[in-house]
Amino acid sequence: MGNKKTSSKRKSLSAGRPPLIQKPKATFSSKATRTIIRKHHNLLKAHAQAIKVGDDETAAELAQQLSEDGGLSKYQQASQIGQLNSRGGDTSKVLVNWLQESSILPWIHDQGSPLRVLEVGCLSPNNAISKVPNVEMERIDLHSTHPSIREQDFMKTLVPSLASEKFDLVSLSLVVNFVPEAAERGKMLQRTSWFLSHTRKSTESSNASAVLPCLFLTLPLPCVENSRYFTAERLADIMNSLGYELTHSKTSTKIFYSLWKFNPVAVKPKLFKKEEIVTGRSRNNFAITLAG
Ligand SMILES: C[S@@+](CC[C@H](N)C(=O)[O-])C[C@H]1O[C@@H](n2cnc3c(N)ncnc32)[C@H](O)[C@@H]1O
Repeated sequence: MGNKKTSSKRKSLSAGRPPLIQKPKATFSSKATRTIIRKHHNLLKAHAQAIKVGDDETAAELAQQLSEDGGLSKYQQASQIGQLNSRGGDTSKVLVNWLQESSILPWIHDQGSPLRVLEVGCLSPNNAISKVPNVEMERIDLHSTHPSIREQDFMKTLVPSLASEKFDLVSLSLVVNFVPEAAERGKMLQRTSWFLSHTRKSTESSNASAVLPCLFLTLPLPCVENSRYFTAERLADIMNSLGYELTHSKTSTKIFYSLWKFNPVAVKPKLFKKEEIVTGRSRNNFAITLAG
Protein backbone atom coordinates (compact mmCIF):
# COMPACT_ATOMS: atom_id res chain seq x y z
CA MET A 1 0.00 0.00 0.00
CA GLY A 2 1.47 3.36 -1.02
CA ASN A 3 1.80 6.21 1.40
CA LYS A 4 -1.22 8.44 1.24
CA LYS A 5 -0.31 12.10 1.28
CA THR A 6 -2.01 13.75 4.19
CA SER A 7 -2.51 17.45 4.08
CA SER A 8 -1.15 19.30 7.06
CA LYS A 9 -3.71 22.04 6.47
CA ARG A 10 -6.65 21.88 8.86
CA LYS A 11 -9.99 21.85 7.12
CA SER A 12 -12.44 24.48 8.26
CA LEU A 13 -15.46 23.25 10.22
CA SER A 14 -17.81 24.33 7.43
CA ALA A 15 -16.13 21.82 5.09
CA GLY A 16 -17.86 19.01 6.98
CA ARG A 17 -21.32 20.56 6.93
CA PRO A 18 -23.94 19.27 4.53
CA PRO A 19 -24.12 21.59 1.53
CA LEU A 20 -26.82 24.23 1.93
CA ILE A 21 -28.25 25.62 -1.22
CA GLN A 22 -26.21 28.51 -2.52
CA LYS A 23 -27.82 31.67 -3.77
CA PRO A 24 -28.10 30.67 -7.43
CA LYS A 25 -25.92 32.61 -9.79
CA ALA A 26 -27.31 33.25 -13.25
CA THR A 27 -25.18 30.51 -14.80
CA PHE A 28 -27.59 29.91 -17.70
CA SER A 29 -28.63 32.58 -20.17
CA SER A 30 -32.34 33.50 -20.19
CA LYS A 31 -32.72 31.52 -23.40
CA ALA A 32 -30.97 28.45 -21.97
CA THR A 33 -33.13 28.69 -18.83
CA ARG A 34 -36.32 28.79 -20.88
CA THR A 35 -35.11 25.87 -23.02
CA ILE A 36 -34.37 23.70 -19.94
CA ILE A 37 -37.78 24.47 -18.41
CA ARG A 38 -39.66 23.88 -21.68
CA LYS A 39 -37.80 20.64 -22.40
CA HIS A 40 -38.50 19.31 -18.90
CA HIS A 41 -42.23 20.15 -19.20
CA ASN A 42 -42.39 18.45 -22.63
CA LEU A 43 -40.66 15.30 -21.34
CA LEU A 44 -43.01 15.20 -18.32
CA LYS A 45 -46.04 15.52 -20.61
CA ALA A 46 -44.82 12.80 -23.00
CA HIS A 47 -44.01 10.55 -20.04
CA ALA A 48 -47.49 11.02 -18.52
CA GLN A 49 -49.06 10.33 -21.93
CA ALA A 50 -47.04 7.12 -22.42
CA ILE A 51 -48.15 5.90 -18.99
CA LYS A 52 -51.76 6.81 -19.78
CA VAL A 53 -51.81 4.70 -22.97
CA GLY A 54 -49.88 1.86 -21.31
CA ASP A 55 -46.74 2.25 -23.47
CA ASP A 56 -44.26 1.05 -20.83
CA GLU A 57 -41.27 1.02 -23.18
CA THR A 58 -41.65 4.68 -24.20
CA ALA A 59 -42.42 5.63 -20.59
CA ALA A 60 -39.16 3.96 -19.45
CA GLU A 61 -37.18 5.69 -22.24
CA LEU A 62 -38.65 9.07 -21.30
CA ALA A 63 -37.99 8.49 -17.60
CA GLN A 64 -34.38 7.70 -18.54
CA GLN A 65 -34.17 10.91 -20.62
CA LEU A 66 -35.60 12.91 -17.73
CA SER A 67 -32.94 11.67 -15.35
CA GLU A 68 -30.08 11.87 -17.89
CA ASP A 69 -31.07 15.45 -18.54
CA GLY A 70 -30.30 16.42 -14.96
CA GLY A 71 -33.94 15.77 -14.10
CA LEU A 72 -35.80 17.82 -11.53
CA SER A 73 -32.59 19.26 -10.03
CA LYS A 74 -31.54 20.96 -13.25
CA TYR A 75 -35.10 22.14 -13.86
CA GLN A 76 -35.23 23.60 -10.34
CA GLN A 77 -31.86 25.27 -10.85
CA ALA A 78 -33.21 26.91 -14.01
CA SER A 79 -36.38 27.95 -12.14
CA GLN A 80 -34.33 29.40 -9.27
CA ILE A 81 -32.47 31.51 -11.79
CA GLY A 82 -35.85 32.73 -13.06
CA GLN A 83 -36.55 33.89 -9.49
CA LEU A 84 -33.47 36.10 -9.39
CA ASN A 85 -34.23 39.80 -9.46
CA SER A 86 -32.20 40.10 -12.63
CA ARG A 87 -34.64 37.67 -14.30
CA GLY A 88 -38.04 38.97 -13.25
CA GLY A 89 -37.81 37.94 -9.63
CA ASP A 90 -39.81 36.21 -6.98
CA THR A 91 -43.59 36.08 -7.64
CA SER A 92 -44.41 36.37 -3.94
CA LYS A 93 -43.52 40.09 -4.05
CA VAL A 94 -46.86 40.59 -5.78
CA LEU A 95 -48.59 38.54 -3.08
CA VAL A 96 -47.00 40.63 -0.32
CA ASN A 97 -48.16 43.85 -2.05
CA TRP A 98 -51.71 42.54 -2.22
CA LEU A 99 -51.68 41.52 1.44
CA GLN A 100 -50.40 44.98 2.34
CA GLU A 101 -53.04 46.68 0.17
CA SER A 102 -55.75 44.66 1.92
CA SER A 103 -54.38 45.65 5.36
CA ILE A 104 -54.06 41.96 6.23
CA LEU A 105 -50.55 42.25 7.62
CA PRO A 106 -51.14 44.87 10.37
CA TRP A 107 -54.36 43.04 11.25
CA ILE A 108 -52.49 39.74 11.62
CA HIS A 109 -49.99 41.53 13.84
CA ASP A 110 -52.81 42.75 16.12
CA GLN A 111 -54.44 39.32 16.19
CA GLY A 112 -51.40 37.81 17.85
CA SER A 113 -51.49 34.60 15.80
CA PRO A 114 -49.29 34.35 12.72
CA LEU A 115 -50.56 34.16 9.15
CA ARG A 116 -50.15 30.48 8.28
CA VAL A 117 -48.90 29.99 4.73
CA LEU A 118 -48.40 26.73 2.85
CA GLU A 119 -46.03 27.25 -0.09
CA VAL A 120 -46.35 24.35 -2.51
CA GLY A 121 -43.51 24.01 -5.02
CA CYS A 122 -41.01 26.03 -3.03
CA LEU A 123 -37.51 26.67 -4.30
CA SER A 124 -36.29 29.20 -1.77
CA PRO A 125 -36.86 29.97 1.92
CA ASN A 126 -35.89 33.59 1.22
CA ASN A 127 -38.80 34.73 -0.88
CA ALA A 128 -40.58 38.00 -0.08
CA ILE A 129 -43.46 36.20 1.68
CA SER A 130 -40.99 34.41 3.99
CA LYS A 131 -39.57 37.75 5.10
CA VAL A 132 -42.87 39.21 6.29
CA PRO A 133 -43.06 39.39 10.10
CA ASN A 134 -45.84 37.30 11.71
CA VAL A 135 -45.93 34.83 8.86
CA GLU A 136 -45.50 31.13 9.62
CA MET A 137 -44.32 29.24 6.56
CA GLU A 138 -44.70 25.58 5.71
CA ARG A 139 -42.70 24.88 2.54
CA ILE A 140 -42.94 21.75 0.45
CA ASP A 141 -41.57 20.55 -2.87
CA LEU A 142 -41.27 17.26 -4.78
CA HIS A 143 -37.51 17.71 -4.45
CA SER A 144 -36.18 19.71 -1.53
CA THR A 145 -33.38 22.17 -2.26
CA HIS A 146 -33.04 23.44 1.31
CA PRO A 147 -33.37 21.98 4.83
CA SER A 148 -36.38 24.21 5.54
CA ILE A 149 -38.27 22.88 2.50
CA ARG A 150 -39.97 19.54 3.22
CA GLU A 151 -39.72 16.97 0.44
CA GLN A 152 -43.35 16.14 -0.11
CA ASP A 153 -45.80 15.63 -2.97
CA PHE A 154 -48.72 17.96 -2.37
CA MET A 155 -51.06 15.49 -4.07
CA LYS A 156 -50.19 12.95 -1.39
CA THR A 157 -49.99 15.31 1.57
CA LEU A 158 -52.30 14.35 4.40
CA VAL A 159 -55.14 16.86 4.65
CA PRO A 160 -55.00 18.40 8.15
CA SER A 161 -57.94 17.39 10.31
CA LEU A 162 -57.47 20.05 12.99
CA ALA A 163 -58.38 23.64 12.18
CA SER A 164 -55.17 24.77 13.90
CA GLU A 165 -53.11 22.75 11.38
CA LYS A 166 -54.78 24.38 8.38
CA PHE A 167 -53.60 27.49 6.58
CA ASP A 168 -54.76 31.04 5.93
CA LEU A 169 -53.10 31.03 2.56
CA VAL A 170 -51.87 28.44 0.08
CA SER A 171 -49.35 29.52 -2.55
CA LEU A 172 -49.22 27.66 -5.83
CA SER A 173 -46.86 29.68 -7.95
CA LEU A 174 -45.84 28.29 -11.35
CA VAL A 175 -46.67 24.79 -10.10
CA VAL A 176 -49.95 23.89 -11.86
CA ASN A 177 -48.29 24.24 -15.26
CA PHE A 178 -45.58 21.82 -14.08
CA VAL A 179 -48.22 19.10 -13.71
CA PRO A 180 -48.39 17.26 -17.05
CA GLU A 181 -52.06 16.17 -17.09
CA ALA A 182 -55.05 18.55 -17.41
CA ALA A 183 -57.18 16.48 -15.00
CA GLU A 184 -54.37 16.36 -12.38
CA ARG A 185 -54.09 20.16 -12.59
CA GLY A 186 -57.80 20.43 -11.80
CA LYS A 187 -57.41 18.04 -8.85
CA MET A 188 -54.47 20.08 -7.57
CA LEU A 189 -56.53 23.29 -7.60
CA GLN A 190 -59.40 21.53 -5.85
CA ARG A 191 -57.06 20.06 -3.23
CA THR A 192 -55.79 23.51 -2.17
CA SER A 193 -59.16 24.37 -0.59
CA TRP A 194 -58.98 21.37 1.76
CA PHE A 195 -55.94 22.94 3.43
CA LEU A 196 -57.57 26.29 4.15
CA SER A 197 -58.75 27.32 7.57
CA HIS A 198 -61.97 29.22 8.28
CA THR A 199 -61.36 30.22 11.86
CA ARG A 200 -60.33 33.86 11.33
CA LYS A 201 -62.92 36.37 12.37
CA SER A 202 -62.66 39.82 10.85
CA THR A 203 -62.85 42.89 12.98
CA GLU A 204 -64.21 46.30 12.12
CA SER A 205 -60.70 47.52 11.47
CA SER A 206 -60.01 44.90 8.84
CA ASN A 207 -61.50 43.57 5.66
CA ALA A 208 -59.54 40.35 6.16
CA SER A 209 -62.63 38.24 5.59
CA ALA A 210 -62.82 39.69 2.07
CA VAL A 211 -59.47 38.05 1.30
CA LEU A 212 -58.80 35.17 3.75
CA PRO A 213 -58.59 32.25 3.48
CA CYS A 214 -57.09 32.38 0.01
CA LEU A 215 -55.04 30.82 -2.75
CA PHE A 216 -52.21 32.64 -4.49
CA LEU A 217 -51.99 31.19 -7.98
CA THR A 218 -49.61 32.14 -10.75
CA LEU A 219 -49.30 30.69 -14.24
CA PRO A 220 -47.05 31.49 -17.18
CA LEU A 221 -48.95 34.09 -19.22
CA PRO A 222 -49.26 31.91 -22.36
CA CYS A 223 -51.38 29.43 -20.33
CA VAL A 224 -54.21 31.98 -20.09
CA GLU A 225 -53.46 34.18 -23.10
CA ASN A 226 -52.42 31.82 -25.82
CA SER A 227 -54.02 28.42 -25.32
CA ARG A 228 -56.74 27.02 -27.53
CA TYR A 229 -58.23 25.23 -24.50
CA PHE A 230 -57.80 27.76 -21.71
CA THR A 231 -58.37 31.43 -20.90
CA ALA A 232 -58.52 33.60 -17.78
CA GLU A 233 -62.33 33.36 -18.03
CA ARG A 234 -62.19 29.54 -18.07
CA LEU A 235 -59.88 29.66 -15.04
CA ALA A 236 -62.42 31.88 -13.23
CA ASP A 237 -65.27 29.48 -14.12
CA ILE A 238 -63.29 26.51 -12.78
CA MET A 239 -62.23 28.38 -9.64
CA ASN A 240 -65.80 29.63 -8.99
CA SER A 241 -67.08 26.05 -9.19
CA LEU A 242 -64.46 25.11 -6.58
CA GLY A 243 -65.68 27.87 -4.27
CA TYR A 244 -63.00 30.44 -5.11
CA GLU A 245 -63.65 34.07 -5.98
CA LEU A 246 -61.05 36.30 -7.59
CA THR A 247 -59.99 39.20 -5.37
CA HIS A 248 -56.81 40.36 -7.14
CA SER A 249 -55.13 39.73 -10.48
CA LYS A 250 -52.45 41.22 -12.67
CA THR A 251 -50.29 40.25 -15.59
CA SER A 252 -46.65 40.96 -16.30
CA THR A 253 -45.00 40.28 -19.63
CA LYS A 254 -44.52 36.64 -18.62
CA ILE A 255 -46.79 35.79 -15.69
CA PHE A 256 -50.47 35.80 -14.74
CA TYR A 257 -50.83 36.47 -10.99
CA SER A 258 -54.04 35.90 -9.06
CA LEU A 259 -55.45 35.76 -5.53
CA TRP A 260 -58.64 33.80 -4.81
CA LYS A 261 -60.72 33.86 -1.67
CA PHE A 262 -62.25 30.52 -0.72
CA ASN A 263 -65.80 30.19 0.52
CA PRO A 264 -66.93 26.60 1.21
CA VAL A 265 -70.59 27.57 0.78
CA ALA A 266 -69.89 28.65 -2.80
CA VAL A 267 -68.63 25.23 -3.98
CA LYS A 268 -70.71 24.12 -7.00
CA PRO A 269 -69.12 21.07 -8.61
CA LYS A 270 -69.25 21.29 -12.40
CA LEU A 271 -67.73 19.36 -15.27
CA PHE A 272 -65.04 21.15 -17.32
CA LYS A 273 -63.82 19.19 -20.34
CA LYS A 274 -60.88 19.88 -22.61
CA GLU A 275 -62.57 21.75 -25.44
CA GLU A 276 -61.43 24.32 -27.95
CA ILE A 277 -62.32 27.79 -26.69
CA VAL A 278 -60.15 29.92 -28.96
CA THR A 279 -59.08 28.95 -32.45
CA GLY A 280 -55.68 29.74 -33.91
CA ARG A 281 -52.88 27.64 -35.34
CA SER A 282 -50.15 29.13 -33.22
CA ARG A 283 -51.91 28.50 -29.92
CA ASN A 284 -50.59 26.09 -27.26
CA ASN A 285 -52.45 23.11 -25.73
CA PHE A 286 -52.49 24.09 -22.06
CA ALA A 287 -55.70 22.93 -20.34
CA ILE A 288 -57.18 22.35 -16.89
CA THR A 289 -60.16 20.01 -16.55
CA LEU A 290 -62.46 19.10 -13.68
CA ALA A 291 -64.44 15.93 -13.24
CA GLY A 292 -67.34 17.83 -11.65
C1 LIG B 1 -41.32 26.20 -11.79
S1 LIG B 1 -41.02 25.65 -10.16
C2 LIG B 1 -41.81 27.00 -9.36
C3 LIG B 1 -41.07 27.45 -8.16
C4 LIG B 1 -41.59 28.68 -7.42
N1 LIG B 1 -42.84 28.39 -6.76
C5 LIG B 1 -41.71 29.89 -8.31
O1 LIG B 1 -42.76 30.55 -8.28
O2 LIG B 1 -40.75 30.22 -9.01
C6 LIG B 1 -42.20 24.36 -9.90
C7 LIG B 1 -41.93 23.57 -8.63
O3 LIG B 1 -43.11 22.89 -8.26
C8 LIG B 1 -42.75 21.67 -7.69
N2 LIG B 1 -43.91 20.77 -7.72
C9 LIG B 1 -44.59 20.34 -8.80
N3 LIG B 1 -45.57 19.48 -8.45
C10 LIG B 1 -45.53 19.39 -7.09
C11 LIG B 1 -46.27 18.63 -6.14
N4 LIG B 1 -47.24 17.82 -6.51
N5 LIG B 1 -45.95 18.77 -4.83
C12 LIG B 1 -44.93 19.58 -4.45
N6 LIG B 1 -44.19 20.31 -5.32
C13 LIG B 1 -44.47 20.21 -6.62
C14 LIG B 1 -41.59 21.20 -8.58
O4 LIG B 1 -40.80 20.22 -7.95
C15 LIG B 1 -40.85 22.51 -8.82
O5 LIG B 1 -39.81 22.71 -7.88
